[in-house]
Amino acid sequence: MIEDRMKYQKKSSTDMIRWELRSSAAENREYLKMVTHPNYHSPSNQTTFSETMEDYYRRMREVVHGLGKAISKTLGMEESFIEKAFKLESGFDVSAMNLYPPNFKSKGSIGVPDHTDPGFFVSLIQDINGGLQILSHQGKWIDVNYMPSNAILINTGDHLEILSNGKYKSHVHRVVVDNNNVKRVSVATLHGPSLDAFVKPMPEFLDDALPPNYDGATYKHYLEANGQHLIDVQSNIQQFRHN
Ligand SMILES: O=C(O)CCC(=O)C(=O)O
Ligand SMILES: [Fe+2]
Repeated sequence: MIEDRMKYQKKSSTDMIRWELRSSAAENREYLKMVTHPNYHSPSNQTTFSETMEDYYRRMREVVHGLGKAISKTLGMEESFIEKAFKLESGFDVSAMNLYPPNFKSKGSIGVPDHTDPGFFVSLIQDINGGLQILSHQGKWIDVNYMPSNAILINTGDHLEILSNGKYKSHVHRVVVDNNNVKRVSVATLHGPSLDAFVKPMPEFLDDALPPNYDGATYKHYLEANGQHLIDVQSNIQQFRHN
């Protein structure tokens, strides 16, 4: 029932659960965002949902630690490099459950406009293929339209870009609803550093020819720049990037 969801509509800056309905030419989706780590928050009236999803988010924490090790190695660093830099043990995770209307019910062709996401990485699952697009190095939109049904898509976030001084890039992506005849559901979880972790380009990625390309900030400060709330988990990378 929509009334059950509407009670989580925008209220205060301390909200750990947030529901919104966006229906305009610029954005067509309904979403529920909730903080899932270090403390798990879920709608109190949905028992089955909570158990299944809590299990999913718990298992995803194993992926967070595993990718922390693996990506540290790809950067030529020791295994615990990212774990320590982001204080992953108390990493701030926010999950967005998105519901996109079929094209004939939307107000335009855009589900979510182009953006990057803050944090270490985003994990994404979906019920049907169709809609997610990633911007390539050449500036072309690539359809993510061949994901097996049990796959999890990993998209790198702003803070891996900042930490590695741009070696890793935070990928620009968007959702289009053009070709969808049926609604689409996705769960995008933004796995972030700890709110008090101060993230800056690490000295290992700097030299005389390569000065820091980003200003450092705590994750909390980064998320709240431009007056946003933590639960909105909006990218503010333009404000922290030097060029
Ligand atoms: O639904 C999708 O495929 C992506 C959603 C997304 O980019 C987001 O919630 O940040
Ligand atoms: Fe996103």
